Amino acid sequence: MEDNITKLVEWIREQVNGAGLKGAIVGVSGGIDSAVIAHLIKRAFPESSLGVIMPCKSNPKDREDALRVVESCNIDYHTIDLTETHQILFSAMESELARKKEWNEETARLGDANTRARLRMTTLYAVANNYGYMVVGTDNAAEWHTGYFTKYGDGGVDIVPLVHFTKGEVREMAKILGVPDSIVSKAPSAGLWENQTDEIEMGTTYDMIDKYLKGEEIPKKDQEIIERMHNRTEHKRNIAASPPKF
Ligand SMILES: Nc1ncnc2c1ncn2[C@@H]1O[C@H](COP(=O)(O)OP(=O)(O)OC[C@H]2O[C@@H]([n+]3cccc(C(=O)O)c3)[C@H](O)[C@@H]2O)[C@@H](O)[C@H]1O
Ligand SMILES: Nc1ncnc2c1ncn2[C@@H]1O[C@H](COP(=O)(O)OP(=O)(O)OP(=O)(O)O)[C@@H](O)[C@H]1O
Ligand SMILES: [Mg+2]
Repeated sequence: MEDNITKLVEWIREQVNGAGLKGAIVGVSGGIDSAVIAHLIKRAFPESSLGVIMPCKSNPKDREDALRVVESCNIDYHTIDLTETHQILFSAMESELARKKEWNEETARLGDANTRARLRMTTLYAVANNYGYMVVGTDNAAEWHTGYFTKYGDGGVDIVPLVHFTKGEVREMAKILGVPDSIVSKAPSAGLWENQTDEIEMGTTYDMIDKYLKGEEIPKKDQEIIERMHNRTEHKRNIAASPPKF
């Protein structure tokens, strides 16, 4: 894994330099994937890397975790609260659709959640533009394969360094990089609604997806969920550049 970390840091440096940009930026949620990317970009660009913490109706605990992450790698950071922006945008949309009796309460939660991810993307690109930095994505192999991300939200990035690494490998990498244990061991969550965890929403676990990706046998029910998610989300991939498989 040490070797993979070195290769990834080098790959990120090449991508940024090759694009004629000055450094790299990532949204830091307090979760493990963005923690690993924050550490990697800090290694690649010690003087020109940036984390952005963007609460959006988020649990305050996430912000504390995000601060732990930026401290653990000593990366520069900004905090930009998007709660009010989201409220204004979403309620304008809701009131117009409701006025025409076309507001769909059942799909609203996902629309609300995806809007948070897209506001974060918009913010990251605006900040990246200010510094001349590249926007680095955090998707791992399990999320990439299942399409478990918001198109043009957290999926709207310039490079996706972790797409060949399973969630288990990301955990291994995190420990080596010095990501705090509390971040490594907490349940993966998109933080898109209260008490959301990825595994409850997906109906399968990262361990199952990791096994599937490694070609190991898993229960038929889990296999069906993974294959259904994969097939439905083909349109979300092939957007961002990815590194070769090491
Ligand atoms: N076949 C097709 N060809 C081209 N485009 C197609 C399409 N099918 C849908 N679409 C388009 O894609 C849209 C649906 O995709 P999208 O907007 O992404 O939305 P969708 O896949 O429905 O939802 C995003 C999922 O990712 C999860 N997520 C999001 C963000 C972060 C994380 C995390 O782990 O942190 C997880 C979230 O909880 C949810 O389960 C449709 O509204 C439509 O516009
Ligand atoms: N509050 C936030 N502030 C900044 N960026 C965020 C925030 N919430 C989500 N993001 C961005 O969206 C990405 C996708 O979220 P996701 O939950 O998949 O990753 P994670 O939180 O880093 O790890 P985990 O999957 O273990 O929760 C994050 O990695 C991060 O870049
Ligand atoms: Mg998360």
